[in-house]
Amino acid sequence: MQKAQRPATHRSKQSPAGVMRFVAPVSRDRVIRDFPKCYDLQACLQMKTDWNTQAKKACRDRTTAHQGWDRTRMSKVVVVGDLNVGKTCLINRFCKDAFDRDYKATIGVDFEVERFEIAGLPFSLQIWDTAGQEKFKCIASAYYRGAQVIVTAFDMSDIKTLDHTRQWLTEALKENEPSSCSVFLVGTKNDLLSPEARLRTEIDAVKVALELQAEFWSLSSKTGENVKEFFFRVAALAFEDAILKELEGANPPSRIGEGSILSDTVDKAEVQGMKKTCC
Ligand SMILES: Nc1nc2c(ncn2[C@@H]2O[C@H](COP(=O)(O)OP(=O)(O)OP(=O)(O)O)[C@@H](O)[C@H]2O)c(=O)[nH]1
Ligand SMILES: [Mg+2]
Repeated sequence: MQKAQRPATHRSKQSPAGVMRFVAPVSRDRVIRDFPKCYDLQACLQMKTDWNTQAKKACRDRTTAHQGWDRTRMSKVVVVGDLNVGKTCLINRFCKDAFDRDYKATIGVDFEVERFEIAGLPFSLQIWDTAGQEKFKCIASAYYRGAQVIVTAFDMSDIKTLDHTRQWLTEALKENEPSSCSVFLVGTKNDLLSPEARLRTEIDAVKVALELQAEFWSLSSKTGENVKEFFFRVAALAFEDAILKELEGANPPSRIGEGSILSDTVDKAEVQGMKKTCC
């Protein structure tokens, strides 16, 4: 399916030599101004309703642009969970506004880069889709490292997949510094449940989320319910975290074209090569 054309905000910047260079446009429906709300106050990572004041001030302060604040920051999101829970569909609904009824197992890993403008600054999420099938775990787990966000997904119509989220999270955290990761517990396919069954499952999920210290979301990639809201929340929390870490001077987050997170093209090729070797 072809990606729908989105209206875009164009920006241009003056280089030191005075030559205008154009920054690729961010789609208007990826602009986040207000701090996005959580899904359920009983299981959320941040209760506050507005940006952190320090981060807000830093974003507003245009003079900081001279210190590299105009560069795009990027956070890595890793999506894990049992096979068939709907990880690929979730990412495709958000990034491509598409939904496929047929199941096509992810082989190893894949990723998408989604660009945002948050509080006036550019920001990107590198969203890694991993395979739930056991035989591809060796490939997928090699890509868990360096995640700022871990999304553990389960199928709301298959309750055993909720139990398995503990194990998925443990494995993803083994490759990361637990204190530097934000964790989300996402219940997919809520369209398949009656209102009563949905409520029961959400109550169970909130308990697990509290245990995992995760923020809980209930959504459907088929209807699109809460998908955009969820990713906006992920982007906003990751962005704020990146800004605050930068202000503290600790672990400056990766920027596009620099450091550990490589460019889209390079990583796609690397992923393809890795898949061939392992399979
Ligand atoms: N009704 C409904 N079906 C969904 C939803 N999301 C995914 N599915 C279906 O569930 C099946 C599995 O979806 P995938 O996204 O491929 O699952 P996955 O978690 O990526 O699976 P692996 O790649 O094997 O780990 C497909 O047939 C989808 O159409 C949803 O929100 N509602
Ligand atoms: Mg998949």
